[in-house]
Amino acid sequence: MKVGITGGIGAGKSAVCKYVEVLGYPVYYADDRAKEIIVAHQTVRARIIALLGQEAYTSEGYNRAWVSRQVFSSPEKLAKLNSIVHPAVKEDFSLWASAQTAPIIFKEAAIMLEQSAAERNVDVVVAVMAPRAERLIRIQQRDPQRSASEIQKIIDRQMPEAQMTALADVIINNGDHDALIPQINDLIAHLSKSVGKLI
Ligand SMILES: CC(C)(COP(=O)(O)OP(=O)(O)OC[C@H]1O[C@@H](n2cnc3c(N)ncnc32)[C@H](O)[C@@H]1O)[C@@H](O)C(=O)NCCC(=O)NCCS
Ligand SMILES: Nc1ncnc2c1ncn2[C@@H]1O[C@H](COP(=O)(O)OP(=O)(O)OP(=O)(O)O)[C@@H](O)[C@H]1O
Repeated sequence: MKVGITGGIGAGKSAVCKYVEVLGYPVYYADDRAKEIIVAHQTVRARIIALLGQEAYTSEGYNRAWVSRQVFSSPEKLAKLNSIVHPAVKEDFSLWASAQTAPIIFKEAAIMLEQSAAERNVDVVVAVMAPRAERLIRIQQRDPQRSASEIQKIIDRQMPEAQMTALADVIINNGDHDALIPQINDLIAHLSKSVGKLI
């Protein structure tokens, strides 16, 4: 069974996935793999340069901070970047998934509910949610280089929480007072029942 973990910036996708890994389940980190693909995949690289210009890459590799400013201030450019990167990530995930033997595997990605079922290629989508104010504080602590207004801009470019709640199969609440680990344990118990075995 393939389980997608999604959510907005700072909601706690990685926190959930790190715990799932501790339990022994394989996790595919789409955002991280996307950044490797952006550097290594020649066609992807050429198309990003055609879209954004040479500044998208430096001698050190992907010029993420610069690309971030371009795409998070332009919904059109963000959509085009996604249309270049996501088909390559989809292919990469399919290859990775077909090599796994665990009964339940996970895929972490910021963009998932926006995609068609075929594009996302998972059986269940879990959305990790936390209040905006809490996410803002967590990201300011984790990424001190980002200003509050930059973080706000990213949040505004991501799917609204109400839409996420309506579209996801399962919600994990990672707010201040919610216990994350029992919710993940419950999720695994529930999924294990569906696939009929534990790892
Ligand atoms: C958009 C980029 C330049 C932003 O880089 P930056 O260093 O500022 O931020 P970081 O990567 O830490 O992401 C910040 C937040 O935005 C989310 N995010 C990442 N890519 C996207 C995207 N294409 N659309 C919306 N949100 C995104 C992340 O999950 C995180 O919540 C970078 O993430 C990127 O190149 N993304 C393209 C790859 C991609 O589409 N990943 C998403 C899932 S496959
Ligand atoms: N319940 C929690 N209480 C306190 N801090 C938390 C909690 N959950 C996550 N954090 C912290 O908040 C920050 C953001 O969490 P995390 O990186 O898991 O979010 P994310 O959804 O993966 O974010 P991004 O989309 O930016 O990758 C991290 O520094 C993490 O350690």
